[in-house]
Amino acid sequence: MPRASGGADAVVEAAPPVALREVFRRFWPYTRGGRPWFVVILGLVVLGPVVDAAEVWLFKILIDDVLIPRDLHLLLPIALAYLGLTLAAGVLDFADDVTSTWVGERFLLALRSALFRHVEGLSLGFFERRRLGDVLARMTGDVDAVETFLLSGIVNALAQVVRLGVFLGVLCYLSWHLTLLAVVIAPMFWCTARWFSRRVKVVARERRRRSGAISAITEETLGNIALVQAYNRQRWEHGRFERENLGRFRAVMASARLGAVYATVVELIELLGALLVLGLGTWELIRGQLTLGGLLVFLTLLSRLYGPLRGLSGLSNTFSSASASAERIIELLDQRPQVRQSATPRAPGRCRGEIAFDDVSFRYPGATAPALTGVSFRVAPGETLALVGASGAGKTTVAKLLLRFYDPDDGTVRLDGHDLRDLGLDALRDNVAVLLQETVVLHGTVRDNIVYGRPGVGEAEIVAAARRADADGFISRLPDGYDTVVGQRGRLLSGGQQQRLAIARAMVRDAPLLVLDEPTTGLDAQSGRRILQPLRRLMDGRTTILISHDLLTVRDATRILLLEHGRVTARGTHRQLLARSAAYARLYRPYGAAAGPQVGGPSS
Ligand SMILES: Nc1ncnc2c1ncn2[C@@H]1O[C@H](COP(=O)(O)OP(=O)(O)OP(=O)(O)O)[C@@H](O)[C@H]1O
Repeated sequence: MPRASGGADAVVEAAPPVALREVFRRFWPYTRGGRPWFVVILGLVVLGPVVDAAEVWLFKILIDDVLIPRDLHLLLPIALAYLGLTLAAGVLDFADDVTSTWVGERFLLALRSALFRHVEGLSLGFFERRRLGDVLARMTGDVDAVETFLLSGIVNALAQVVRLGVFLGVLCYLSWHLTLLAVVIAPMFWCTARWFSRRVKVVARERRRRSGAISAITEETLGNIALVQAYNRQRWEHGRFERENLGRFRAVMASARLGAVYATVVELIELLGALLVLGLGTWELIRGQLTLGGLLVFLTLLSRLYGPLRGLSGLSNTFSSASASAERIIELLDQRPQVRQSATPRAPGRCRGEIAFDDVSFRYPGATAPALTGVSFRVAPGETLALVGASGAGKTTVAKLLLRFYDPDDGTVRLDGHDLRDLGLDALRDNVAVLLQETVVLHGTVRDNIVYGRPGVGEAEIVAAARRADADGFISRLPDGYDTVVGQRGRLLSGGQQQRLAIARAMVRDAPLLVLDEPTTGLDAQSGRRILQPLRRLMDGRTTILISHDLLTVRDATRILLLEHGRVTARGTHRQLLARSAAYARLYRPYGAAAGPQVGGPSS
């Protein structure tokens, strides 16, 4: 049998176990929309077995009053009654199917939406540590599996209990001591089910964990397919995939074996019960205490009684297997954003754009060394502050703190004098436009990509922004202009075109604060120069934090801050720094102290 949880080298860790009662408590609120329908389902659940029992009773009448006395006058009414009951059963089945599906799907609708909203609101730190593929698997496969809890779970349990009650009642009416004999085997059902459900849970957990790992590896490999193919890592990636795939296969097989053995054991127990009843029933028939029709009906009802009995015991297997998925979802739901909104967040509207870092220190969760130590600076509205320094010096971390992807461990980040922790996250981010190191172009049309900056913006503004971003030219040459679909991550555009599209998006956002993280990285010198003009237009009148290695952009800054190992070691204008800071001069010396406008800087 597969092991329950992945070791330290597992692609995806197993979620912590959760008690069954806790699982119900956590998921019950998502049934809110469908709860009134539980009454309807309950009604259908009661009527179903009544119709069933009536059908079996008709069978008794057929044997005792038609077949044995060879009297045909009751045949027609019995046939009509059969027809009516079959129709009634059909209608009940239909109503039951539709209502149950509706309630189940409503539950899934609510849970999936809530989970999406929750995960979307988690801090960047969560996504930097988690494997995206596994999160996807939880939001799709695991959510589906957990529905079993509430529908196949509660409704099924109810249906089985009602069935059991109805059939037991009829059986007792026919012969109470035969019934007593028939149910002595019930505890055997429970014990078997308990034994199996524990094992089912172990394999179900393993199966879900492996499914998460398969999604994770697929997402990572296909998302980086150019790298994988360029470095000929297909075989290695396939090996990794195959290990998880095989792990899942073994878990599924273990689960199938358990299921098959369980079914056989249950059948044996049923047979034991039926044989006991048959023995005693035949004796009662001989003594004239039971009619032949009565005995046959008793045996038929008995086989139907064992159905719910088996169903009820088997439910623990269903629950165990679904709870493996539930645990993975609960683990996601229990993640709290590291960045918390204040209880009474301020929403100051459009800010002037004054930024202040006061003695800010920060260490990434789990990291050994701090990323920033005692960083202080001020940027007045409309100014541009350039952050320079070697790779890993902490420049991007400054931008992440400003966007409040993380909160500082010490010190304060302020916007217009407000501590960022007092502002609503929406209010803060509404004031910022970002251009990231890795340009993000979404799958969709050119227009969709620009409008993403400010939903609802008019056509004239879109075109104006594209013009100012120098993007209008290439957009109009695209086959469908603004309606051209640019492919996932903008793969159908060149790096420079993607960057100009991103500038247009930042233009329509029209935010007073701008964060530019290496806007010219990845572009050749010519493409880099081409976006300088649009960048300057974008920066005009906005407070800008510019992270760059590119001297061309850095020289535009009002002030430059040199970061080394998370500390500010020098500050001033380009000329002042060249004169004052050996480290700054070293950064740009290879390109000449008086670097001309054609010069690009060192790359990270
Ligand atoms: N999510 C993270 N978790 C842990 N450590 C991190 C994380 N992100 C960055 N770091 C570490 O923090 C330090 C500062 O990183 P940062 O990204 O701010 O550097 P940078 O100056 O922007 O570098 P580059 O110029 O290469 O982009 C580095 O030592 C880096 O390894």
